Amino acid sequence: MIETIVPAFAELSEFASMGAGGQVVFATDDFFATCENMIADCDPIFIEDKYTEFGKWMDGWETRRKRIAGHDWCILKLATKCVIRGLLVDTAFFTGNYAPKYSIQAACLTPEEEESIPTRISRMGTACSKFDLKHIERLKSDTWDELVPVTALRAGYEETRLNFQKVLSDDAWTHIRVNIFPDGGIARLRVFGEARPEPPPRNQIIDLVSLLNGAACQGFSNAHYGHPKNVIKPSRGKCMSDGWETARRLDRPNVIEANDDGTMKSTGEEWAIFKLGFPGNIKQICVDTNHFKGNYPDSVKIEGAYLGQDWYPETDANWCNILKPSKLSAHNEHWFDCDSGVITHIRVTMAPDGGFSRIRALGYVDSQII
Ligand SMILES: NC(=O)NC(NC(N)=O)C(=O)[O-]
Repeated sequence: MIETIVPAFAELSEFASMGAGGQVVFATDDFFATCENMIADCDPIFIEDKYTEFGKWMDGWETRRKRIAGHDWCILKLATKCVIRGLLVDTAFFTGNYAPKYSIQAACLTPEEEESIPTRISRMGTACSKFDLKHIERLKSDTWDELVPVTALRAGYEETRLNFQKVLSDDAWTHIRVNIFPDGGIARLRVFGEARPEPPPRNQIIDLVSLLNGAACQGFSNAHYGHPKNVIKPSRGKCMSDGWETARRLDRPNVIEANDDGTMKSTGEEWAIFKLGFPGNIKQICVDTNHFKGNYPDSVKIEGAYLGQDWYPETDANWCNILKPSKLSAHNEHWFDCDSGVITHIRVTMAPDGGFSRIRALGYVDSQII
């Protein structure tokens, strides 16, 4: 049996999926299945008897068997400018129709270059129109930098579907071009890396813990059902698995008792650490338990620290209180005022366990750096 080892870069933030803010700009062909499927947030599925007027319904991007010159390709806009550390090309369920080879090119487009690209509407069953191609050809995406050379893919069987690819470039990109040779299907494409957004204007309130502003999850105690890197995505949580959810703690007491302030007497807690996009002063925090109804945490506590570098388990951080343990409720947004002082990291601790879908940390970027 072939075993796929999940590389360390897959823990990093992800920038191609729709929930992160990724978009399909163009695709040469969408005949069997639209390119937008390739950046859907959920894992791909297969429905045995599902057919469309074009052929077998597939949960991915699938072009027709090519009978004209060339190869198929698409352009994706990434959620924000970022350094790409690695990719996952998931061919799940594409067995007799997977793209046999692929390559990736990348570019960092100026706002003017981006504006010249027409907006794409999802359209299964079409090949590119001449109008689209003329606009897109002006980008000269065929000459963009090569991030991944032409590389063989494995078929979408359970043991072979996950095709991971490390990327070595330290440059930051806004767009990628995905080439498939010559045609076929890909279920999902994930792009892992580190955001490199432009600093915001001075005195503008921004979400310092947003993925789009460069924040990242750098550690956690438990991510059994959902990874804490989900809670900094820009869109509202789509479902429970799109948030951070821990396992139930096994050391919870047999009978639950309450403290005087209404919080639960608890023997344990779970935590996650986030690096802010920029050093800054947080003025308001929102913890959103959207979709967490029978499993929201009893309370949340938030601390901050100025580290000036990434957090690692051996980092000796001086955590200061920003938000004292505060009760949460089911399926609800909870807003708290605070004044963190200038910090680079927050530690979010929920007691005793559970999950929530999003966190926002509104504040100002430290004026020293802009
Ligand atoms: N059975 C298939 O999947 N056939 C074709 N693909 C779809 N989606 O129908 C093909 O030729 O690649």
